[in-house]
Amino acid sequence: MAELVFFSGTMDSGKSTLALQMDHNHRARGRGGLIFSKLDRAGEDMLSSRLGLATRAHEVHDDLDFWDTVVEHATSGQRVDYLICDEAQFYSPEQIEQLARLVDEMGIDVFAFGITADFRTQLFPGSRRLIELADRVQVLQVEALCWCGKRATHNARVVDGVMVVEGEQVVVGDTQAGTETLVEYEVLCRRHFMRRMNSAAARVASPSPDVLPFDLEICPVPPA
Ligand SMILES: Nc1ncnc2c1ncn2[C@@H]1O[C@H](COP(=O)(O)OP(=O)(O)O)[C@@H](O)[C@H]1O
Ligand SMILES: Cc1cn([C@H]2C[C@H](O)[C@@H](COP(=O)(O)O)O2)c(=O)[nH]c1=O
Repeated sequence: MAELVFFSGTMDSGKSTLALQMDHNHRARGRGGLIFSKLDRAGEDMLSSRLGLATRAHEVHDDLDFWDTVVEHATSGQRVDYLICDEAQFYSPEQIEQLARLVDEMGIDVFAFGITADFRTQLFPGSRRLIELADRVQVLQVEALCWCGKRATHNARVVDGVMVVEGEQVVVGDTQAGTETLVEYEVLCRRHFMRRMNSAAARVASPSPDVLPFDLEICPVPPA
């Protein structure tokens, strides 16, 4: 039975790596697939992982219709057994519905990968629809970690070192600070997310590296 599976996790939890591995494993067994992504850090028409692997992908523009795209490939003789859909949080709810229809009416497996919530803890519309429609939501096994060592559950946006909770929902960026990067992201546990305490704020509150990680019960919260 074909399935719509949503592999979700925070940023940096290995989703794109898993997407590439799944494509490799299915292809190695003779299945044919199509790879999609949207706004990948490596640029248009790419699916890339921080481990260094990357592949060409179909860019999911706002007007892309998954049903029409698959029908086009299939009628030109290409075998389509499965779809790999990375950065699925950025897809529209209508596009997620097209993916569900491909599973139900064409028997195509759809493996979608993405973060669920934005830097304000609000669900992306695409992720919300995936959670509503997926046969399974699978949380990634590799846990990204907060600076305190706890499992990271939230994606924080950091601008010039300061965690922010207002702004546009979509701003492409990385968890690695780049020299020219204005916006970066940091994964945090819920407690530190709620206290708006990213690693830079924690360092200011307790400048000696010897005392990190520390217990926040005895640590003052820096002013917002
Ligand atoms: N130099 C490295 N050595 C080993 N693993 C790494 C290295 N750099 C990144 N990773 C792994 O890659 C993961 C991020 O992979 P990626 O697929 O890009 O994540 P996501 O798509 O979820 O943002 C990290 O959580 C880490 O496990
Ligand atoms: C939290 C959050 C993230 N984004 C962007 C930043 C990255 O480009 C992607 C996530 O990619 P990853 O492969 O999971 O690291 O999403 C955003 O636009 N808005 C946000 O709130």
